[in-house]
Amino acid sequence: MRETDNGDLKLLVEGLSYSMDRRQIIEDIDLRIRPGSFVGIVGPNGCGKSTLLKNIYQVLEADRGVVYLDGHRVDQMSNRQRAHSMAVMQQENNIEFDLSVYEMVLLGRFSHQKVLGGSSAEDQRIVFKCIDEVGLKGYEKRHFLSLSGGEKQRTLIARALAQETSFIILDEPINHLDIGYQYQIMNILKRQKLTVLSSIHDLNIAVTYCDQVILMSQGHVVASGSPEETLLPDRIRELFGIDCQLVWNEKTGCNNILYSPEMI
Ligand SMILES: Nc1ncnc2c1ncn2[C@@H]1O[C@H](COP(=O)(O)OP(=O)(O)OP(=O)(O)O)[C@@H](O)[C@H]1O
Repeated sequence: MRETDNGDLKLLVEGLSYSMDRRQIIEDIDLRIRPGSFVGIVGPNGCGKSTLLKNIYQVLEADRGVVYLDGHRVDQMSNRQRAHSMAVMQQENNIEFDLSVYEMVLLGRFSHQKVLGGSSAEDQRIVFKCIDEVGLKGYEKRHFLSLSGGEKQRTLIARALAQETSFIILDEPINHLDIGYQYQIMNILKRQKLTVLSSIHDLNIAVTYCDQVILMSQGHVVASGSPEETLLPDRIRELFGIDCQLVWNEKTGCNNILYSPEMI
């Protein structure tokens, strides 16, 4: 039974607010995300992107507001139901136990395994496929803690993909990756035909991959729409304090943002 009438939306966020130490971090956030869309959350450092995502995947408990996924309240799902419906790739800088790359990615299969059944041949096939997909074939036995920042990040992306959900949340998925892998990982995510909600710092990545951009400033959504509607030079100057122009890139069929910082 649906719990909201907006069954045609993948994700619906209504009136989400969160404060910490009496400081309002995000306030009255509404989001409407269609199935299969690639959505980027963009905004200056500290504007609340991670906090919003954490409230959506329920690692933080909102003061007010409701999050619906496929019409169902996310806060009323069991951990297993949630793991079946959304994969989350967050920044993990404090992992203390040292698993291999294979074991890390296998964790993504947890919600598919029987309670005492262990991993199946199908789980193993999917784990190898996802490791291959992020360019880490041959790294299966390497210890996670011995990997470079970019290799760790790709392992975490493989783990999220191995969950095989139709919705994936990524918190700065490419901040450690070199330029080649940044675009490669974005291509991989785009190919999956999932609904993707990701914080993104690189505006050119947002322009190239996003169907919808959510612009945030000081804990509020200030614009939401296509990259052409949202990532305009005036707004970029207002939010990030940098001049820029849009230059058409014939090869990708979208604009590139060309920055003109004040040179000292
Ligand atoms: N545990 C915490 N204690 C106190 N303040 C916090 C905590 N976590 C986040 N904040 C504050 O909340 C605000 C929003 O942080 P958040 O990490 O959501 O921003 P962000 O947009 O993801 O930033 P960035 O682009 O720098 O990653 C910031 O001012 C931050 O300092």
